[in-house]
Amino acid sequence: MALITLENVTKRYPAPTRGGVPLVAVDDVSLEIEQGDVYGIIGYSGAGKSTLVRLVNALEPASTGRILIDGRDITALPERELRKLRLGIGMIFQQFNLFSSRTVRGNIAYPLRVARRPAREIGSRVDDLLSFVGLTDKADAYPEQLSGGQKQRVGIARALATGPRILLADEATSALDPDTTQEVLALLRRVNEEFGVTILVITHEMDVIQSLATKVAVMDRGRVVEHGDVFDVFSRPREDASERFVSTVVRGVPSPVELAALRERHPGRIVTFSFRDGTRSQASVFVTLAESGVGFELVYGGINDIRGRAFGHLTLALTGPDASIDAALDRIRESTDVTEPGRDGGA
Ligand SMILES: Nc1ncnc2c1ncn2[C@@H]1O[C@H](COP(=O)(O)OP(=O)(O)OP(=O)(O)O)[C@@H](O)[C@H]1O
Repeated sequence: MALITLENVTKRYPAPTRGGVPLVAVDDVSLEIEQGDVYGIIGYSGAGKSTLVRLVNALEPASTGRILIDGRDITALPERELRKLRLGIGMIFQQFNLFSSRTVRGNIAYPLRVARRPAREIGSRVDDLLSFVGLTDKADAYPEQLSGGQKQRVGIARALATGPRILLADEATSALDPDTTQEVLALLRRVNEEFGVTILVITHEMDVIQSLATKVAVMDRGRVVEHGDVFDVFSRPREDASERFVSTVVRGVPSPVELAALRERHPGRIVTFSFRDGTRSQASVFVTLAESGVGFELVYGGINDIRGRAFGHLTLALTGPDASIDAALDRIRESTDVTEPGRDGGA
């Protein structure tokens, strides 16, 4: 059984003007998030990601559909039960949302005080969390004395204080520079691996998904247009919205404009070879070309790695007699995707 299940969940907001149409922020979304997943939800601003998180956290009710946590329908729970449920769900935010008047220790202790845990337990729990996030020496500092990355580490420690099974991260690294982003992502990976916490990562940054998530759902105008294993979505996006995101981190197939520029600079035929693990290796493509007497030069593309699984597109300029190139491409096509724009009906 999935830890979090969304069944045909829709969230409508009243029309902004009288007589207008209601705004559908989340539109008939169905998803299953398994225990231990790091599940990314990606989409441009306004796609409905934050609304989805508020529904999972039961901060707002869904208009229709069901949300099950551990098989229990949370859309039907009374407020008192919802408060209990939220103790099992931690949350971190883009702007950290720390209490500026409390020290680091005070911020981390806050949810434990609200949950009325004994003082001694609070003290040792906070010490453990400070050590886990590497901020023991900052225990008595105030948020304004911390860097952005340190603030988010306090946010993570605070979110973990009550021992939640689920952590919701809403644009948690969007306010951080690239190095600090990587530090925070590494910490989130440890939260998942060492504590087994299931993490839902909301972001508009594809590289966050690439380095942290195992599964991803792509949202566009309230709908989930594609979801699945990160490797599958990255290496073979099926929808336009997914493709646009993937192209922000993966240098794939040249656009028509790039292709025209490549043709100007390079003699010969421009051909793209697409690799995915399990398909023929790059080396054998190069060997086949060389054996066929075809000259080649790498002019565009690259190979990407997602947790040890490689995929990518290499565009080569091939020179030599057409018959030799055709014979080589026929052999390569038996095991590798080959596209030759202009000859394959492409651009
Ligand atoms: N409380 C609300 N009342 C009315 N409309 C809302 C409310 N919250 C969100 N919306 C609308 O719902 C749509 C989805 O917003 P949401 O914030 O979930 O998107 P998002 O993908 O998280 O975008 P961002 O990354 O900019 O936060 C938007 O059109 C937004 O204006």
